[in-house]
Amino acid sequence: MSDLPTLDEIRRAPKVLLHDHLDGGLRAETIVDVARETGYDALPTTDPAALREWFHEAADSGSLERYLETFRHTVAVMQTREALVRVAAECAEDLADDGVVYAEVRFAPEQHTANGLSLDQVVEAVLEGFRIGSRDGRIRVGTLLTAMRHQARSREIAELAVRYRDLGVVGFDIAGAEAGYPPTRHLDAFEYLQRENAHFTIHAGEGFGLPSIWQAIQWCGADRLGHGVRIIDDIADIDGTPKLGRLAAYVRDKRIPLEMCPTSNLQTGAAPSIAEHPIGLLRQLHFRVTVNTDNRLMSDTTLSQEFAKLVDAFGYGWDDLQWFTVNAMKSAFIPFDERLALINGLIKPGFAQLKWRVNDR
Ligand SMILES: O=c1[nH]cnc2c1ncn2[C@H]1C[C@H](O)[C@@H](CO)O1
Ligand SMILES: [Zn+2]
Repeated sequence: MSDLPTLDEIRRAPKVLLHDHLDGGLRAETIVDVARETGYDALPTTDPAALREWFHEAADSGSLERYLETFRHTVAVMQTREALVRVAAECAEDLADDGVVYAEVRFAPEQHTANGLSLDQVVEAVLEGFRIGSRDGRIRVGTLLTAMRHQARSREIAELAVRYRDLGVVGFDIAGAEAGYPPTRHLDAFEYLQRENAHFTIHAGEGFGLPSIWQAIQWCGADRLGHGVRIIDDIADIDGTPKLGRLAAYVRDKRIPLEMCPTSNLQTGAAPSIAEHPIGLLRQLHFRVTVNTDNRLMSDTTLSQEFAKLVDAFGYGWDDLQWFTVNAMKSAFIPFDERLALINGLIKPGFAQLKWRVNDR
């Protein structure tokens, strides 16, 4: 009998999620409802099950650029205060149902002003939704504000993040197509955030390689890397022994968190399969790896399912899953004492109980 964690058991573990897009995790039923209510008539289908399948297939394109095209529809139904509150509340509920106890969820406010909402109104609606969805106390949600890297509004969005820092916004990010849009394009925003003692992560090393990671860390000062999978390009195999280049060594030495999203990486072509995903080697080499969902709708996944796939591919046990989880909690953007309280008060006891129960079965 195998004693590896099962999907059902993993669901009951207190998990931490640092990289999840609000506009990549809508319920298909909600998309259909809101499209009907707001007169959006460009959905590929209005049958929720078929729509769920459509997103998964369309995102399974092998290219980040084509993967991102699917967001046209989710963003289109997130243009009113009611829709934003609903989507954010359901996001918090869905994550809590999956056993996530702390999540940082991101979205790009600039994409939600097409019907006349101001950036502040957009942020307030999402914060209200997270408050509603987490009021039963099962989950705590921190919000990250994303600026789109092909646009030129990053400074404005960074200022928005600082303005709402005491009201639920815990950090900043840039996302969107990576090739052709280096992080240094937004240096002004990152320097502003550093002067404000604010936290930020940067999507880097997903659709483009080492130069993007290098810029994100050494020019922009990123606290964490979104994906960062291509750091593997700076690790050579010398007769079966991994040899780290200077950038990879820096990332590991400085304990820079990698927000890895295995299924998403298969869909965009950033990794060939779960078994060959760099997370296996990076975990062995003790990089500060975390496991994430990226876009639950597009990847048809949950955090528990991401863990279950890794258990299946790498034979991870409870200690590994706890290690990923504690890594994530240590790397969160909320204050240190609050992170520690969650690790000692919730995560460690939760995993201990599961290990104990499983040993007893
Ligand atoms: O994995 C990703 N890489 C780059 N950009 C992404 C990824 N997933 C989602 N996005 C984009 C599309 C969304 O509209 C935006 C804000 O959440 O972020
Ligand atoms: Zn992402």
